[in-house]
Amino acid sequence: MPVEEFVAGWISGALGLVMGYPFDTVKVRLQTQNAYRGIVDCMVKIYRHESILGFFKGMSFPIASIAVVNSVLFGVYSNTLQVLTATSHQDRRAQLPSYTCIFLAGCTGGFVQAYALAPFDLIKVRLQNQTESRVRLGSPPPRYRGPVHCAATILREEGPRGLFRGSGALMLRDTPTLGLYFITYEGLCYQYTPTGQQPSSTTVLVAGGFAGIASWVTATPFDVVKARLQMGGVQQRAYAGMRDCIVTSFRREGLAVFFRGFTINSARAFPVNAVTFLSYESLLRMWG
Ligand SMILES: CN(C)C(=N)NCCC[C@H](N)C(=O)O
Repeated sequence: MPVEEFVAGWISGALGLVMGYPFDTVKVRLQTQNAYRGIVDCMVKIYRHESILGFFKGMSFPIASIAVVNSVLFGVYSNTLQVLTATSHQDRRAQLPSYTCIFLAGCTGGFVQAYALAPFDLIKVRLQNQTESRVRLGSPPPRYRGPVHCAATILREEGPRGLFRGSGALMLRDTPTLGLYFITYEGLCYQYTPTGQQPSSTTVLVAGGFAGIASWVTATPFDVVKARLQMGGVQQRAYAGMRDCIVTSFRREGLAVFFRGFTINSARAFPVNAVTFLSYESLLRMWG
């Protein structure tokens, strides 16, 4: 089993995460709170009320957990493809495996990753949604004092299953969209690389960026449902389940609710995934 692909997945994921985190915070707020009129209003309010630190709330935990999450995604994807096609990462550059195999391997990576990601993502979303200012004296203390306190509080108040709130929606978000993610990436690299050569850095950047956009554009509806289920019972009413969340959100806010955060999700997706794939490919090349 090629271990380098797990390590490269971890490092590249961490670089992408730091880069896209402020956009991710704005997206989560837009999807779960009705206090903002749009992206700019949300950014201005976060900055005014919570300072620049407000954009980075809850980031330490995802940085630590990205080691597990991204290495699972890239490792499972690559190893599944190896099983399906009996080729290594290098062989696959010379001859692109079928799109069906790439899609299946991407879906498998997405499915496994969703369950590794679920508790970390829940804690991230809960911390990102805390609007209390850390810098202003006298402002009310936040419900969660940090990631460990957040995890312990959820365990105590909601039980171990509480840590997996929204994991069904997360799985539905990530399974097909990660199939699409890898098809877009591999397809564009293959298309714009002369036969027998490695894709150039520009090709990797552009293919990674478009893979991010394609996957996040399609992931947004379940991303909204997931975030709302994760916040259920904390800032808004608790939903009875995924169906209840979809029906209630639709009745109250119309179809547009499932596209909340769409613009910022897509804008964030390009640079984050361009950097993720460029560092992933560069590390694998460096390790030969
Ligand atoms: C649509 N989905 C769920 C994805 N494309 N997931 C892969 C994650 C890539 C990167 N860390 C990011 O946050 O964009």
